Amino acid sequence: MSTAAPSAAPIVALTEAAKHFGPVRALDGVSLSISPGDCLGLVGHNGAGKSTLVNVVNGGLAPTSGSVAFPASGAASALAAGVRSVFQELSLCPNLTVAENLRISHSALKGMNWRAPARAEIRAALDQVFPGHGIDADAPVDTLSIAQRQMVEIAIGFAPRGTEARLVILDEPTSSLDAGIAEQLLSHIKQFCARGGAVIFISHMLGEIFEVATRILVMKDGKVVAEKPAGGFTRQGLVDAMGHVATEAAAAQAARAQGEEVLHTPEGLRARKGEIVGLSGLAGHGQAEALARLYLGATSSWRSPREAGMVFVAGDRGRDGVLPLWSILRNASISILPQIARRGMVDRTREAEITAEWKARIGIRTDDVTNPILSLSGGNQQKVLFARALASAAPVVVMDDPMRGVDVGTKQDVYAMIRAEAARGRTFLWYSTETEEVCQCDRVFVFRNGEISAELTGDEITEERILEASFEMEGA
Ligand SMILES: Nc1ncnc2c1ncn2[C@@H]1O[C@H](COP(=O)(O)OP(=O)(O)OP(=O)(O)O)[C@@H](O)[C@H]1O
Repeated sequence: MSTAAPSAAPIVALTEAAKHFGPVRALDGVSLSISPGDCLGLVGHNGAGKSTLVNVVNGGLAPTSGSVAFPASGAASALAAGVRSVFQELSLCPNLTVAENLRISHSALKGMNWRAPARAEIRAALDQVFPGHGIDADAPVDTLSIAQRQMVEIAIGFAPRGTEARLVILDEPTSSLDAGIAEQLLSHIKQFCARGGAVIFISHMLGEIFEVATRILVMKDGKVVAEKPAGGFTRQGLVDAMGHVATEAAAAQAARAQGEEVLHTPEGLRARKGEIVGLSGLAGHGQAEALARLYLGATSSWRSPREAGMVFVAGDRGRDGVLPLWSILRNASISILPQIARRGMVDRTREAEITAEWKARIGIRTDDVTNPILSLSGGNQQKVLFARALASAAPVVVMDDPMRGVDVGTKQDVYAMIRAEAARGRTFLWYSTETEEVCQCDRVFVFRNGEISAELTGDEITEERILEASFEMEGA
């Protein structure tokens, strides 16, 4: 697939690179080289060390031992060697426009007249990666949907910015994109690598890894446990190498007894007790806003009862979920404080017991829950948000694309947990950009242009029907 010469010097070469955070061996002696034309698929469970590896490659972290070199360019730094990173935690400045965000990472744009070239460059990059994107270069970033923000970050990663991108590292790049936009990105990556660029592609979506990667590297506990050309792995082999026992998503729609209607919004969303209700459609068509309206409407009264009737699992954890200055324990337990308080005093022993129970149930990888939440990997932070919601007694759980960054094994565990909780009478409203997840639901509302374009139940919930409803109003 590559047109690059096979003998080309590696863009980056790691030799026995290690990174320790106190006693945690986040990276434990990894040797690796990436050459022009390579698309390296990087997989591993949450906390396996993938983000640490890429931060060592891009110069964000200095290795505790071992070395990082850039033989192809002879450059001393990752930046000078043309290494670019698109992070899992979206890192744009929300109060600046799309073009202004490009300017921040484009030091060659100097002087008074930088705006016009900045606009032109980000437009060209967006057009190249996501044809038909519809994003205005002058739009403030906080007016964009999470999918659009992810698209802008990716486009900035590939934009020339005065030099040439030689290696682009994409950490969970499609986690907020719907299937059509994700496909545009995968096709761009293939073209970029065919022209002699290289990509490190981190994803928990194994289908994408198989579609785009020329080589796959599996990490576990800070080490590389398997590395082969992509064709050398089967899906099951990959899951096994990561150290998961794959459980089938079968019986996803096992019959659940459903009770009375517990909510019915003016726009037509409705759900019964014990029902798992999906919100689907192309990203950015009003699903997240519908959930936010529902949640804020149910929880914003100043006379709100002691026990919350509804809890929320954020997908944009940096903006809507994680309390960054607090510990893992406090982040998880905040939803159960009313349950465990006596005469206004929190029972700290009970708080620690409940948090420990959820840490074990949902597999939060930490030795000490009093550590800061930001010491956890992205996927493990997401698990804390699940624990926060599921540990509460709220009968309705609202989830805004909540599986971003969660590894394949844990996803199956969380699906099972959601089904078990629904069987006990809890109601779930679940917006997801992944069809596999939407197909776990009992009833699905498909959104198009901010409105419900279809309501599907039982056997009607198929990828074809969802796509049909996502597009059908276009031709009208
Ligand atoms: N700044 C830090 N301080 C302490 N521990 C850290 C820090 N950064 C990472 N770690 C730990 O290093 C380990 C590897 O984390 P890393 O973020 O590299 O995992 P990951 O494979 O990228 O996970 P995910 O799929 O969830 O993003 C984890 O145990 C994490 O808790």
